[in-house]
Amino acid sequence: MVRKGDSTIGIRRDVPVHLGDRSYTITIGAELIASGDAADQIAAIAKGARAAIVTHPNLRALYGETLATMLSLRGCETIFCEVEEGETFKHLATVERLYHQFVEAQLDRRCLIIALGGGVIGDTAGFAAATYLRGLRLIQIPTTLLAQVDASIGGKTGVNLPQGKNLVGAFYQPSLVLIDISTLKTLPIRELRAGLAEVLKYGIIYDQAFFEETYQALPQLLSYDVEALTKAVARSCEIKAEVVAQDETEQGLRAILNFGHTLGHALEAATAYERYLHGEAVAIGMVAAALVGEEMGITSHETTRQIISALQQAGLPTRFPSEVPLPEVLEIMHRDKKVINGKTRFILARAIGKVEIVPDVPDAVVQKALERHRAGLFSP
Ligand SMILES: NC(=O)c1ccc[n+]([C@@H]2O[C@H](COP(=O)([O-])OP(=O)(O)OC[C@H]3O[C@@H](n4cnc5c(N)ncnc54)[C@H](O)[C@@H]3O)[C@@H](O)[C@H]2O)c1
Ligand SMILES: O=C(O)C(=O)C[C@@H](O)[C@H](O)[C@H](O)COP(=O)(O)O
Ligand SMILES: [Zn+2]
Repeated sequence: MVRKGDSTIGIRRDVPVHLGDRSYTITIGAELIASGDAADQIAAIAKGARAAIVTHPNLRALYGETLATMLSLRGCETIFCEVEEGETFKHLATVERLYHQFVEAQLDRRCLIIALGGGVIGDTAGFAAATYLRGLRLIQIPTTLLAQVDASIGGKTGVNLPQGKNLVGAFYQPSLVLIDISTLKTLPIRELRAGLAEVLKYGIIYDQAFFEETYQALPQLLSYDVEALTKAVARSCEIKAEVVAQDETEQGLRAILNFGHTLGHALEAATAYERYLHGEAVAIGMVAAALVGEEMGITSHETTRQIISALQQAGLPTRFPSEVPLPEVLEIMHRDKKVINGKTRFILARAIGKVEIVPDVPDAVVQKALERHRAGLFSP
């Protein structure tokens, strides 16, 4: 649904996520926080209860204080729970620190948790919300492109272990997702590019026309054009909402959202979550998936070429890092959540816009594709 506000508020888009009694709305628009629109929606569900805003100091100063003031004006009192930023802090110690802050603030079961930040904060605060007192209501206010198009939607919450990404977690749907496109104006360009990896992923797995549109719009997207960003975020949210509504807990279809993640997650873990941003690792992983698809006779060389070309135009890495040992990566891939009976299911591209879940890709095929990837034998 498109709602037109006044000139300062601009176009608002509401995307529903249909999940029975766990349904919720994703609201997308510019200046949602500063206009008070986000606070209106939160206050309407808080009904006088307090809210804990989980964020880190920079985002607190940039957006959190305004949000807290707007909420206070609407009768919703807030406390801040600060966490450190970055993937290396997406672990159980951070969740435990949050629990202690929740106890200290005497949060009760009516209180809300507001995750204000990127996917790391969304996943970590989301997991804390899912588990503290066996579940407090959660509101996602994502402030990176990646979290706006992906991490804030669909209810996957959790943290990493040294052995692998997101190995501890819960499916726990938010009550609201509020996407303020204006927060992207302060996002560093490397983070914006990382978000584009997941945007391009949606085109590859689900919507060829969206892939083409995104490719054409890359110059505007990389210039932080609000209209282009709003369009890309809205279509990404629609696709994720459609997939999640059909398969909330990843019994089948939802695994397509994991395109590029089998290698991507392994690379993140193999480099101690320090070298790559999630979106960068997924970009390299999508090339790996295309090469595995080629070995399986599912993906054409032309499809691989299109994927690599779009990722490179977005300024994303596509090469397998030569210094990361292949055996280690293969071992971590065997711990992927898509492994069943020792077999890694792969998401492979039949064409741009159409992927398949392939349950029985032999290890030797994966190894061959990754050796080719590592040797750089895949130039478009
Ligand atoms: N739950 C899911 O479905 C899902 C989906 C995709 C990714 N993820 C997870 O999301 C995480 C990656 O999230 P991310 O890419 O948002 O990274 P992130 O959360 O680490 O944020 C990136 C950086 O940008 C900063 N930042 C955030 N918003 C900002 C803003 N508006 N202005 C300036 N700086 C800002 C953060 O402080 C951080 O340093 C990974 O852990 C990944 O596994 C989860
Ligand atoms: O929402 C999903 O489902 C996804 O797979 C989206 C991914 O982009 C995301 O990185 C997710 O966190 C991966 O989940 P995991 O179950 O593979 O850890
Ligand atoms: Zn991802």
